[in-house]
This record gives sequence, structure tokens and C-alpha cells, in this order.
Amino acid sequence: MKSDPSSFVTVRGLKKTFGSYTALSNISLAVEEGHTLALLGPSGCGKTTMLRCLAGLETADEGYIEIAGKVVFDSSRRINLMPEARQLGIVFQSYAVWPHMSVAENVGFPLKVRRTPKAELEARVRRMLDVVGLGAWYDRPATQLSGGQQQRVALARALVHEPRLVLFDEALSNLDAQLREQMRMELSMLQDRLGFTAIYVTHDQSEAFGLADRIIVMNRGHIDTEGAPRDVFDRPATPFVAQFLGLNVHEGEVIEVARTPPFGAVSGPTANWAQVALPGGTAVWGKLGHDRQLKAGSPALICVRKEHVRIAAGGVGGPQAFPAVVRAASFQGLFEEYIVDVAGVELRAIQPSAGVRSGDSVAVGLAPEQCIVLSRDM
Ligand SMILES: Nc1ncnc2c1ncn2[C@@H]1O[C@H](COP(=O)(O)OP(=O)(O)OP(=O)(O)O)[C@@H](O)[C@H]1O
Repeated sequence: MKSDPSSFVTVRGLKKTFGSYTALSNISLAVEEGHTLALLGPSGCGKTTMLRCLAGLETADEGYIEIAGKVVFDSSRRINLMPEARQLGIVFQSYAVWPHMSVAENVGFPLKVRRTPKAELEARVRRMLDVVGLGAWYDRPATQLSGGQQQRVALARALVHEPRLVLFDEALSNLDAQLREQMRMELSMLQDRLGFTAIYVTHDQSEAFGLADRIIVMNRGHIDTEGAPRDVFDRPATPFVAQFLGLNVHEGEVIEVARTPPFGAVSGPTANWAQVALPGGTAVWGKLGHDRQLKAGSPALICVRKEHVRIAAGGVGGPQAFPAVVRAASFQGLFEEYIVDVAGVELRAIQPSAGVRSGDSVAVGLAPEQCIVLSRDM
């Protein structure tokens, strides 16, 4: 089986079962050298299993994995390299920092098992501790470190043998929000500096969007969606992704499909539009997603981001406005979150304060170009 010469990691047809449960079914992916792929998805979708198969900590039932031009797993040829032979670094959520060792011993461990001469080992550990900002902690017991510092030790340990591929398993999830943000920035800078390729497993969409060049969204052991972060974010391609990313998703029936919409919104050369009737009779125009097969009578979903649902007490303007009642309003700091009822359909909205309260009558504006129409049956 030949792989694409431009890809640094190639996975083909990976399958993994646990008894009768299929944790991974026919996964294929490729990552270019120096790039970051995020595997994003809800708990139990198979992200960690995928990472463990890449690392050699789990053996897939079927498939092919190539890393840096070397076949590390091929079920058809019974190739299955041990984790140590795969030349990668792993950073786990739990840090896995050994409490009985000093910071330097923790970081130097991968070099020790590779029998690196002492002087070289020490020099590399010092260099790596400087890189992660822990140079002053060399001799200190690892237990004296805070959670964020321990995660840095884990990172230094994963990078010290200069792996060309680093796997991150929910690596920042245990850190508090501020530290997570900071580490995310530092990771990006570190990657630019050291040039490793990364695969990053997370259930946190902002982490995935913030770190990755490419995103794979997984659902029940399958790849649901793959794309550039901005495309996945701006135009969720499937109902699953739309729901996972927290959009409002409502089911209805297509009334009509049009090449140019009656309200004259800006449309690209290939934009197709559909008007969808929601339960309660509200009819919403939106842009067709990838499925261009929809026609009048097709079951369809209208998907709209919370920040694209505009609400105002007086009127919202725009071509598509509906009367609604505020069901809940909650102050969130930078913005307020609202639940509004549009003829029996509940929509969530976030925006700077609209100055309205629960029970108020409002107008809801849904710009047609910000509403995505997907086939229900994707
Ligand atoms: N060793 C195992 N034995 C049996 N089932 C397993 C084993 N490891 C994982 N599974 C099952 O495989 C599925 C995928 O698990 P996995 O840990 O890969 O999911 P995940 O997407 O990483 O979720 P999380 O974010 O919660 O870790 C789950 O249903 C899990 O229960």
C-alpha cells in the first residue's frame, strides 16, 4: 500500500473492536509534516483509542499506520512496532509525572531508557526545561510543582528525545481556564520553534480550533467531518457537527428551493437556498449546506449559531424577522444568553445585553446567509 508522499502520518482502514463493540471503524487520515491535526468529538467517540493505536499502546484489528515514512502497523503483513520503536512523544491529561523523581529525572527518563550518555542527557534535559520555562526547577522534587508546572514537565518529557510526532491526549483538560489558554499559546509557539508534527485529541472545540491546522470530528468510531478549522466552524457539514458545536438545530420540511432567494441576499455563484417550515409554521430561509439534493417536501434541518440569532425589543430589521417571547435571560459577563420562543420553537441567542427579560415580547432576526440548511438524513 503506497502512501501520499506529502503526508507524514498516514492511517488507512483502521478498525478496532472491544468484544462486540466497534470503537474505530475504517478510519483513514493523513497529516502533513509540521502540521497539527485535532481529533475532536464527544466522550466515547474513539479519540483516545485512535491515539493509542497510533502510539502502539493498543493494537488495531485491521489497518495500516505509517509514521515518517516507516510502516509501524500493517495488519495484512503482521507488522506491529512497539511504542518505543515508533519515535513519538505522548502527553497525557493526567500528566503522569512520577512523584518519587526530581523534575530532571522525570524529563530525562525517555533518554535514560534509550541509554543516552549522561552528559548529553543532562544537557538535553536542561535545554528542554529552559524551553518550557522550568530551568530553575531542575533538582526539585516533582511533587513541589503546581498542576500547570507538572503539565510542562510532562510536555518536556514528551519532547526531550526530539520526536518528530507528538500525541496529545486531552493534555490541557486538567488545567484551569486561564492556564489552559496560556499553555495553548505556548504549545503553538513551541511547535513553530521545534517543528514537530502533532495530533491532538480533545473534546474542547476552542482548543481544537485554536491549535489545529486541520480538524477531524469523530462520532461513534467514524470520521463525521474533516476540514480546515474555519470551514468546519463556519459551515458545519452534518447535523452531528452542528449539534456538537452548539448551534441551534431544528427539524422542519423544505417548502421551496431557490437559486437566488426572494429577499436578494448576497449569493455566491453556487449558493442555493431553501425555505424550511418549522413546527408551529415559522418559515426560515437558509443557505444549503453540502447536500444539494433537497427539494420541496424533504425533511431538513435549519442550523444557526447562537451569536447569529439577533434579538431586540423594538425590531431587528433585515429580511427575516419573527415575533418571539423571551423564555430565559442569563448574564454571562461579556454577553447575555437568551432562550427565545418563536412560535413554539426555542432558539438560543448570545449577544451583548438586549435589555430584555424573561416574558418580554421581542423580534428575532435570522439573516438567511447565516442559517444553514442540512438534510436530516445525512
Ligand atoms: N479497553 C477497553 N475495553 C473495552 N471498551 C473500551 C476500551 N477502551 C475503550 N473502550 C470503549 O471504546 C469507546 C471509545 O473510547 P475512547 O476512550 O477512545 O473514547 P474517547 O472519545 O477518547 O472518549 P473520552 O474523551 O471520554 O476519553 C468507548 O465506548 C469505550 O468505553
